[in-house]
Amino acid sequence: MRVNGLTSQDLAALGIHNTTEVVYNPDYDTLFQEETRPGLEGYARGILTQSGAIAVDTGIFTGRSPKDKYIVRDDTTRDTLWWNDVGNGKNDNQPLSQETWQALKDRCTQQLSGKRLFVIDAFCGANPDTRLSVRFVMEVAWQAHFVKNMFIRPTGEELATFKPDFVVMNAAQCTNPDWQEQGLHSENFIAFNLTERMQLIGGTWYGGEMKKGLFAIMNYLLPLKGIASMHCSANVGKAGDVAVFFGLSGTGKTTLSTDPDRQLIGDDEHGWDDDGVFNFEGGCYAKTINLSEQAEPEIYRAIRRDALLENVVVRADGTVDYADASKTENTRVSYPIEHIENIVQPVSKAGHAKKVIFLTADAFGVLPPVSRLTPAQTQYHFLSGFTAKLAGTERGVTQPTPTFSACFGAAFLTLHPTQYSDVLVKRMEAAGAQAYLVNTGWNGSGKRISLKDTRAIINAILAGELDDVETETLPVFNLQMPKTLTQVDDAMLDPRRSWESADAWQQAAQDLAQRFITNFEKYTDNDAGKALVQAGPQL
Ligand SMILES: Nc1ncnc2c1ncn2[C@@H]1O[C@H](COP(=O)(O)OP(=O)(O)O)[C@@H](O)[C@H]1O
Ligand SMILES: C=C(OP(=O)(O)O)C(=O)O
Ligand SMILES: [Mn+2]
Repeated sequence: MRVNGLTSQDLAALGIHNTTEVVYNPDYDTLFQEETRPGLEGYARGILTQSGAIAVDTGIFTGRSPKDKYIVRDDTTRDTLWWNDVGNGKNDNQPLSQETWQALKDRCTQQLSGKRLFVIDAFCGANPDTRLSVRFVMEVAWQAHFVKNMFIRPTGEELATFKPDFVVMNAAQCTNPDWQEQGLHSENFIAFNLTERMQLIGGTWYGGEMKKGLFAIMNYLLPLKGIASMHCSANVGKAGDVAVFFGLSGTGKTTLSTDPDRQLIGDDEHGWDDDGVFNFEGGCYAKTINLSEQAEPEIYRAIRRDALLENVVVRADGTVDYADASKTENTRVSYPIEHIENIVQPVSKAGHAKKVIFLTADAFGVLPPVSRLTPAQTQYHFLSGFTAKLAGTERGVTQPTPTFSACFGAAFLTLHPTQYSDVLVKRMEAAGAQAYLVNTGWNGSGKRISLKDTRAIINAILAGELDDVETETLPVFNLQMPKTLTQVDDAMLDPRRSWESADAWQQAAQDLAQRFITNFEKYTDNDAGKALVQAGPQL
């Protein structure tokens, strides 16, 4: 029997039986009806807001839960994956046994059996030769909406021949009572199996686990083929000049890449192959805390019908109070990329990147708003990935927390960090790309650097101003800071001037330098790593 383009054998093959109905690849209007259907309760319910966008609450999980993430350790992954219990780098890749995997899978298929289900088939990756065809199976309409927004929507023709090579079973409504005997962290789970090519989700409703989950899979598959896989946003100027913006959550990838003067390629996850930079996704996932039309007009206006708001506070008249962080600091909206006016069409890809920008949100106020990196500093800072985890994006993080997140996305790396830097360096060298370090965090007076100033700095980088300007060397870190830039106040370019005294900066700088040095020790067990030490801060 064929149910709306999907056979019940397709689901039975996954272990999901007695499906009462399949809503297969619903269009946006159907999703709208489904998520606002009378009778929906709790976190399944969507409410219509004045802009036409639907707002949902994602439950106790309003951010990712890295401690509940596991990957099956088997012949496929044993020798290739970056495990958290092998070697000397801490990470989030906790091994899972085949036996526990099977138990979790049984739990998910049991949860999903006998139900009315939503199935979304979509692509991860803009290039047909390297993309993943992903099938998402779930019970909750807005979760189907989320993945439809975030992944690449196939054409009718592509759907007709769609063969999934990865399956996500989202059983968010069930938890795992056996977690203690199984040696797991909690009753919630996000589990991956690279042999079966499957992700299982239980307990957390947060859609970001599907988005960032597939990113982790791309991070495994692409570098092994010599393709860079990057936690970055990307855009392209009128002259075809491509820029990529690396950064951990909340550092400004989405905000800064959404630029009316440049075509957006994507806001979060990209590959870089022989042809250039390409998006993995078909949508954007913007933070909405304190969002204003004046400061971020493109994002503000993207919030309309078909966009999906998460954990925002909706007033009685249907307007949204973006300043209200009472549910979480990590309020979000997902929208299809077409909601941004200036994008690369029809495929989210462009040429090789010439400018590589590392966004760091320095909570200490030590790093300059912008500096130009040497090739060795580029590698050093990419591997270090110093930034702050901002409130809300991970469970338990409630204030800016300094962290070293390798490749500015350690939580999503499935291979050792040097595998990403090796590929990036090769791609950058071949393209003649230059890297810059931009602090979108705080200065020495405890104030966050303004979005206006950061935008002016980014404009200066993209205009090539940083490449000819006279620079000054910041001691301890040996970073080359521009002395002047058009559109920004010269005084703000030197972080020491924002502190009450040069001594106070010096002390904070030495403390941060020591953290860099200690963190980098894990890379110094070989000559290549040892050689990079001199590119880092010196005490
Ligand atoms: N100087 C700044 N640079 C970039 N973003 C800033 C700055 N100051 C405040 N912000 C705010 O920080 C947030 C950055 O979030 P976002 O661009 O979504 O990050 P990411 O995409 O890297 O997760 C936005 O809410 C933005 O308004
Ligand atoms: C969705 C996330 O990413 P970002 O904030 O980088 O867009 C996340 O970290 O869960
Ligand atoms: Mn983002």
